[in-house]
Amino acid sequence: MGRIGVLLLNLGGPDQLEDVGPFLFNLFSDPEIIRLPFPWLQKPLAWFISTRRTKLSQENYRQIGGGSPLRQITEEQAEALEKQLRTKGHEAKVYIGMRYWHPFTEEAIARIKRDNIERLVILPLYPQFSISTSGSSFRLLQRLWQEDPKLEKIEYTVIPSWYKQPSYLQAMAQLIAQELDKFPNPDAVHVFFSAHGVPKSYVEEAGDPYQQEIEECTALIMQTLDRPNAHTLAYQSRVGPVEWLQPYTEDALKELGAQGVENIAVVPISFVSEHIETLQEIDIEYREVAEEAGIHHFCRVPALNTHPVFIQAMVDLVEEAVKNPSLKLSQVTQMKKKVRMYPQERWEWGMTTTAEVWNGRLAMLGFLALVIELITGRGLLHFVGIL
Ligand SMILES: C=CC1=C(C)c2cc3[nH]c(cc4nc(cc5[nH]c(cc1n2)c(C)c5CCC(=O)O)C(CCC(=O)O)=C4C)c(C)c3C=C
Ligand SMILES: [Fe+2]
Ligand SMILES: [Fe+2]
Repeated sequence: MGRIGVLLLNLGGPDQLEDVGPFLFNLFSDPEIIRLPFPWLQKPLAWFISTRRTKLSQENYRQIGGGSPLRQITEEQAEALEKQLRTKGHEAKVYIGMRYWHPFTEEAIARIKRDNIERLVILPLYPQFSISTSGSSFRLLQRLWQEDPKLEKIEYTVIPSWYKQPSYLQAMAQLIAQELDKFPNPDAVHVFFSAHGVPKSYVEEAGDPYQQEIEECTALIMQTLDRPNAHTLAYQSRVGPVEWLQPYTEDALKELGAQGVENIAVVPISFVSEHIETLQEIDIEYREVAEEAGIHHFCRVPALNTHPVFIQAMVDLVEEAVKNPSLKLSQVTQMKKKVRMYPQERWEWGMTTTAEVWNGRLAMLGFLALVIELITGRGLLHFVGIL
């Protein structure tokens, strides 16, 4: 197969509390995270929101030991994947490209160039595609490719999403089964899938296939699990005042409690590593909500991390990608059908995408927030819950 490079894409997380502010600034500077009609407003609003959110976010990171474990886990995954690929006879090198924190995607690309990698597989560590995650990383890569003609020499292929991969489904089912079997009556435990949310407008107006892929993935995992358990899918981690995908995890937990459900196993489904939203949000915040709702036995299925069957899934994905005709970054959005990844570019030649309702709302909110803060000394975003 020759020498291959694998670029693992991930979000990144602050290594220590001092990193939280600049990490949040990078995150909110991304037009795929906050979609604004005016590019010039992006940085001031990112600065404003990140400054105001830092304290709350730091408190959450403090509760999980003062930083995100994402870098370390991703490094372990990369090491395990490289080892496994080499065991199978491939001369492979695995790189990590984070979107908002170290090691940044730009650094990974610089190393890939230095190492004279000629064949590259681009593998996002998100099983399902969203404009806000894999889409954002692909967009960045596309820009890097446009800016540097030398990158044209690299024969690359992109894996847009891989939630149907059989070994991945097996690994998820194994982890769930292990957790269920800790209960005295495993079949009576409610399997609660908690996916990371996105604003509803991403799906309904920008055509993000995320919700559909999450729903399909949940059904496939339940099919692979092959047990009679009841299950629910809900969405967590809402940020800001707009409507996100529903039902919200918090509401779904309360409803199950009201129905008399006492045993649940929560499955984080949009992400393959432990991170703040599993360790803090699910393990601490949602556990409390569940207990108050009368769900007395609450357990959480661990994230895949370096589960050997998951590493095998990645090996299979890489081998298939190398064998198949290459998929280019520009083809991904076409494949995902009507995904409107780049609304800002459209706005440059006239505000035609009127459907981006919440962008307008957010832009107005940004302005309003600045004015209100100047007058009252308290931010509007504080009142609407973004901070
Ligand atoms: C598939 C997973 C994720 C989706 C979809 C996603 C969308 C999304 N996220 C925000 C806002 C924030 N995300 C933050 C951290 C964060 N988000 C994900 C995953 C997805 N985000 C991860 C893995 C992490 C990093 C976790 C870590 O361990 O550090 C944060 C910062 C944390 C906090 O302050 O709560 C924010 C803010 C939006 C707005 C969005 C969709 C538009
Ligand atoms: Fe997020
Ligand atoms: Fe989040």
